[in-house]
Amino acid sequence: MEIIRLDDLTVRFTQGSFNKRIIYALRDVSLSINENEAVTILGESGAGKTTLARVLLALEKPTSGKYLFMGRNVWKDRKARKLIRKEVQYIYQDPISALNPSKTIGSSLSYPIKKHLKLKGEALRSKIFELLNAVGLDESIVDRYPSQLSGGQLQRVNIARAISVNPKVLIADEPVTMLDASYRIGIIDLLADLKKKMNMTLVMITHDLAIAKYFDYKVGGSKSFVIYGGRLVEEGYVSDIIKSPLHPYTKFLVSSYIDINGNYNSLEFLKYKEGGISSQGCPFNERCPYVKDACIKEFPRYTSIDGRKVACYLYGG
Ligand SMILES: Nc1ncnc2c1ncn2[C@@H]1O[C@H](COP(=O)(O)OP(=O)(O)OP(=O)(O)O)[C@@H](O)[C@H]1O
Repeated sequence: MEIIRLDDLTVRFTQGSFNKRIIYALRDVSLSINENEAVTILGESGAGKTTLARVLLALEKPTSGKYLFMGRNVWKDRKARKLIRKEVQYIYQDPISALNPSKTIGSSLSYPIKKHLKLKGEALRSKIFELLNAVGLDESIVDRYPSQLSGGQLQRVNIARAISVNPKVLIADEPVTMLDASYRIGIIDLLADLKKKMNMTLVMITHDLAIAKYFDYKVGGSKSFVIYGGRLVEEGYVSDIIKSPLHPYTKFLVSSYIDINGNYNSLEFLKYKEGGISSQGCPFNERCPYVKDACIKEFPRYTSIDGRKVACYLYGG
């Protein structure tokens, strides 16, 4: 069953006070995510990934378009927004700044449990210990402060806090990017495990194809939404996207991926030009080796190919 649906959703910002510039952090994005599904949002810095997460958390009101959560129109229904406060939880990229440095771990974990589950006293204490066990942390950590923990331990605390209210959806925004390499696998394994145990929808946001690939393996298959310059350019299963990317941006992403043996597809990679995000037509048109006149004028329509979706004139548009 569908839990999240975006229909032609746009988030527009104005930057600068003298030379005003319009930025489309997201532009006409439509997507659907099912209950208990694992998905990845793939894109480089500035693609609109964090804005998308903020939209899903109902922290960012779209400029236009619709966000439906469990079938309810979020910006026409105050109760839906209240529901989201509990049912959609977020894990930040930076595990340190996500926690109050002056509060013990126990105290940081208490807040959402008291607020949403109304537990106190012994029930609250045992819930905190249950959570610490669930994320693989020792109970003794409860009286420590964030500065006394490693990055990996801190991210586990953040995960414990996010799952404390039994959310339906967990959004992990680059959850391992700021961690030492040795902690990364453990955190992804934990997220995949929790997803299975708690029947959650898990949205993994990443710029790193290697992380998307490992996550996909751990959850046993996941759909990916590739975004560039605020546009959804391709949608499909991660395994298909890596095997045969369709959109030129996805091809670029896959060809830039260096595996553990130092291999990458340098011939494909070299075709791509330097350039920014184009505000007219396809946002990738400045860098695309396959660019045509149409790509500069108008963003193409989506084409379906073998159950996948792509927006590119190479496939019709
Ligand atoms: N509040 C804001 N005001 C103005 N522009 C914004 C605002 N938030 C985001 N943007 C712009 O929208 C675009 C998308 O930003 P977003 O943070 O969503 O990208 P991202 O993919 O998460 O990148 P990163 O990983 O670097 O955070 C960027 O050009 C950014 O500068």
